[in-house]
Amino acid sequence: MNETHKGSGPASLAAGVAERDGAHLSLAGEMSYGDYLSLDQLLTAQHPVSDHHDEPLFIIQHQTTELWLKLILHELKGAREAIDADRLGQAEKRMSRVARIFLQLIQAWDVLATLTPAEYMEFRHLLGKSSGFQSHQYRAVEFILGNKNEAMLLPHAHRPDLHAILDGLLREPSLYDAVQRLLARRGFAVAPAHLGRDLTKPYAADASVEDAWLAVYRDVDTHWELYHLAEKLVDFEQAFRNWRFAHMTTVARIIGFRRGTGGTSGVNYLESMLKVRLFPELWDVRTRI
Ligand code: HEM
Ligand SMILES: N[C@@H](CC(=O)c1ccccc1NC=O)C(=O)O
Repeated sequence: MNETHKGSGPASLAAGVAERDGAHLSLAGEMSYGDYLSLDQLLTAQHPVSDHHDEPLFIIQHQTTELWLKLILHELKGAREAIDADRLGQAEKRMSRVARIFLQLIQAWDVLATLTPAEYMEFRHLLGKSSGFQSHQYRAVEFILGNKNEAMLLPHAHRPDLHAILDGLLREPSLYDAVQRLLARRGFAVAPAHLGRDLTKPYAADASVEDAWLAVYRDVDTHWELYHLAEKLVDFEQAFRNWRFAHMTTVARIIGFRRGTGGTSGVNYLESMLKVRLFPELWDVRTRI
């Protein structure tokens, strides 16, 4: 037994049990937990600009959200790919995962809400012009969902690598465009002009798409797969919108109605973003079902 495991107490007892149970205790030359997860990089990537006790909370809250946004992007691209390939079950599974991630991120705002205005104001001035407004992953999520806005590329002009990624997504069909192409493949009369519209512009609701959804909802037995997919999209949009709402209320609680460090009006800007509807026809059609 290793020297450190000798003695009494809970630590030595646990080590003894693990050893008897066959735990690998010597990992020289092997891939360990920390190696696999690149923990050296991950756990040394927190660089507070103050020595305020609460700044690590602020940093880790953002970093964990960015990690989840990375997975969200991966899943949304996977869902779009699955729709293009008519693998709707797989697309729905991926959309469900993304909706669950957002439900978890909504809970996470409660952790940040333990940061009081008095605490935040002690280091807010050190954040300069930096703001979540410049989150390229958040913008990528919006673009892949169809909420395109070319102006949102401007904050990334000084980073050609990120600019190119966002510019690519701006020009590509969104996940909802993929759904409309699917509707057309399944025989619904989606207007050709709508299918051929300028993909770089914000999505605008179209009557032919709403009519297609109406046909799906009026005969769910015939269109079971599309009906199921539509409900997954609505689940997802509701979770995403609730995340944005929780951001807005958390921000109001912490900074009141100050301007944002990103230069916007702050809470008023975030409130106006709540009006964004990603899949508008799926909401409008509900009045007619
Ligand atoms: C004390 C905590 C927070 C405050 C006071 C705050 C405040 C704000 C404000 C005022 C804006 C508007 C843009 C601006 O002018 O700055 C904004 C945008 C944004 N924030 Fe936060 N935020 C906080 C935490 C977070 C966290 C934890 C995230 C997660 C990554 C986040 C992500 C974003 C995103 C993505 C936007 C852009 C939203 C859009 O353009 O629709 N924020 N935030
Ligand atoms: N926009 C925030 C600052 C902020 O929250 C922030 C600053 C740096 C990095 C991420 C941030 N989070 C979200 O905007 C503010 O106006 O206080």
